[in-house]
Amino acid sequence: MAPEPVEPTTDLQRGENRRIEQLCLLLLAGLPAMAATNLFPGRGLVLLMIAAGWCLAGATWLLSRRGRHELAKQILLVALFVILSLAMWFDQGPYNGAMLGYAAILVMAALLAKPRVLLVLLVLMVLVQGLFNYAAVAGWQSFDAKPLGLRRFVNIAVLLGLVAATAWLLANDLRRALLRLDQENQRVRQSQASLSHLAQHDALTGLPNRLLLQDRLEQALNQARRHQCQVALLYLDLDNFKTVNDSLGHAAGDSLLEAVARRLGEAVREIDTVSRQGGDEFLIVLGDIGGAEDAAQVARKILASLAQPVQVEGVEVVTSCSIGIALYPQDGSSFAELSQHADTAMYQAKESGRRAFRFFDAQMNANLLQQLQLDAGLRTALRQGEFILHYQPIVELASGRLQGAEVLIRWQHPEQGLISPERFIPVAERSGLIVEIGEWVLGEACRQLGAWLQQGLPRFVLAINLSPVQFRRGNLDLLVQTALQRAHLPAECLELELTETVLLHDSADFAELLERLKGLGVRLAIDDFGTGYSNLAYLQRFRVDKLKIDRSFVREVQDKHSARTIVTAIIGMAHSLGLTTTAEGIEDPATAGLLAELGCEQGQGYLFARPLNAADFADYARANLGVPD
Ligand SMILES: Nc1nc2c(ncn2[C@@H]2O[C@@H]3COP(=O)(O)O[C@H]4[C@@H](O)[C@H](n5cnc6c(=O)[nH]c(N)nc65)O[C@@H]4COP(=O)(O)O[C@H]3[C@H]2O)c(=O)[nH]1
Repeated sequence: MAPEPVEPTTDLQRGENRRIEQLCLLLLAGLPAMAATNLFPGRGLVLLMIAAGWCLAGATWLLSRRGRHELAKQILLVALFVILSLAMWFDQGPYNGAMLGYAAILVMAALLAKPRVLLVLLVLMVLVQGLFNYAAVAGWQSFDAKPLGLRRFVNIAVLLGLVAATAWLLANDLRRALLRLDQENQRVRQSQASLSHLAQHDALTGLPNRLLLQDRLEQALNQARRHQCQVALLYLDLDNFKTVNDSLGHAAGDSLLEAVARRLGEAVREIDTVSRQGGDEFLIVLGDIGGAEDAAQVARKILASLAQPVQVEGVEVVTSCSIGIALYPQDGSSFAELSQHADTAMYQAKESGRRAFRFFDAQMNANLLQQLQLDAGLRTALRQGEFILHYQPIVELASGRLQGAEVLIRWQHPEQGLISPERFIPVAERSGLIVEIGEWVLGEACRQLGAWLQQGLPRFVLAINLSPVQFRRGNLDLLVQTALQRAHLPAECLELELTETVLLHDSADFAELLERLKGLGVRLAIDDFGTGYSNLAYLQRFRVDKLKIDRSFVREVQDKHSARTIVTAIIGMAHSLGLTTTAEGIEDPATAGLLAELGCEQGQGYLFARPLNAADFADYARANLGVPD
């Protein structure tokens, strides 16, 4: 069975196949013209060969139409060669005009057929010509050129026409293929250029990305090494990007980033590189600078430029950023070192209150390392039970009678001894571990109070410090409820101390959480009152029970008029809102007396007792409340 014709797959192949058919048609038209010039006696053989050629051209055309292109090509080329060779053998040999056809066959084979077909045809042609010469020398056949005349002219003209048409068609194909190739090349070059742009630039802002920046920084460093100058790497992070993104949406966030990118570009020189690292972080390379002051000047310029309001989706947004700066050579000599140090400095700028810039110094690294070690240590401490609770009595100022205790955590470190919460709570807040630590504090404090009640101590209130991070989890009410249930305690035994900043999270979720906590029956107190925003609106909005007057005011209440005015105002305000007050950090009887006079109900401080461990606190409570051992 004949194999299924194979469909052409490429434009080039399709073009070649069309040419084969066109060549067949040319032969079908040209050969009758040649036959016409041979219509006289004695030309029977020539006419026969022309007729054979014509039939073959027709058959080849049919084959090609049916999809057998390769076979058609080979038959056409070989048949033409055979016909022309026979024509020459019987008529004039190499003097026959058919010799021109050889050239045409070779051109066709070179352009249309496989290389081996071209080679075979060439070898055959040489052999045939050799044979003619041998035949002439050996006397087998004599080849004489016929006199010139009209017939010869027509034959030559037809042959030349065929050769020219073939060459023209094929050369045209070649030209078109070259043109297409050129266009294709241009397209490839363009897509390569846009691919490499994409690979090196940020899609949103069009700024160089980290990869390109790294390259530029390395170039700047090489130049600085040659010219003995400095390079600065600035790490910039927007301060309020998340707020804009969350409140105005991602499109607004994107517009803000684009506007920031434009302003950063305007704030630096042409030779500097501004890049976006992703999110709201940008890196800037300042090459060839004289020293730190040059970098500081650029940082100031950037801070001032970003302080100008930006129009985002029709809303005026004011943004700011924190910048960390690392310098070559003093802070590092590679991208990795400089970017890490600039990042560390940026965090220091953020810690210092944002909208600021900081230069890296080695101490920052030491602090960072210490914090990382502390963070790892805290996890171990939680696993191995190294935390303990101390309890500081809270007394009624008028009578000195114990009313409750503030629960204060300590870390009983196996090597470093007792570590203050002021050292590790901020680290735990940053890492999020405060959530687990806070849960442990709640459970342990309730367990301890339950144990004291069982030992015969009268019921009193435990005040527990809560971190803002714990509120963000949203399940605080469940944790409180579980801790109370496990220790069989009524909710009135617990007072939760929040900071003012917690209350500024004025979201619906937060308000619901506070309501659920109030619903349980626990009391809410505001710790360190007076140091934060002291906004009366939130005191009314959230049902708070108590204000704890910060010890910075208590310390100065006797000597400083301003402190006394503030304390008086806080107490007055609390009373008018139906809240009670506790003064923190009372260290002497005179202060305690004055605070009682001003109307403060409760006090806590070294005057009454330092924070005590569980056993010492139980002794203190028994003595204070007159409970026998
Ligand atoms: N100079 C002076 N200081 C006094 C006096 N009376 C009490 N203090 C100290 O004042 C701090 C009162 O705790 P705070 O303001 O809530 O401040 C606490 C609180 O914010 C935080 N903290 C302590 N325990 C926890 C906890 O379990 N969870 C959370 N989230 N934070 C805690 O650590 C802070 C520091 O705790 P402490 O080092 O125990 O420091 C305690 C206490 O030892 C006094 O008369 N004079």
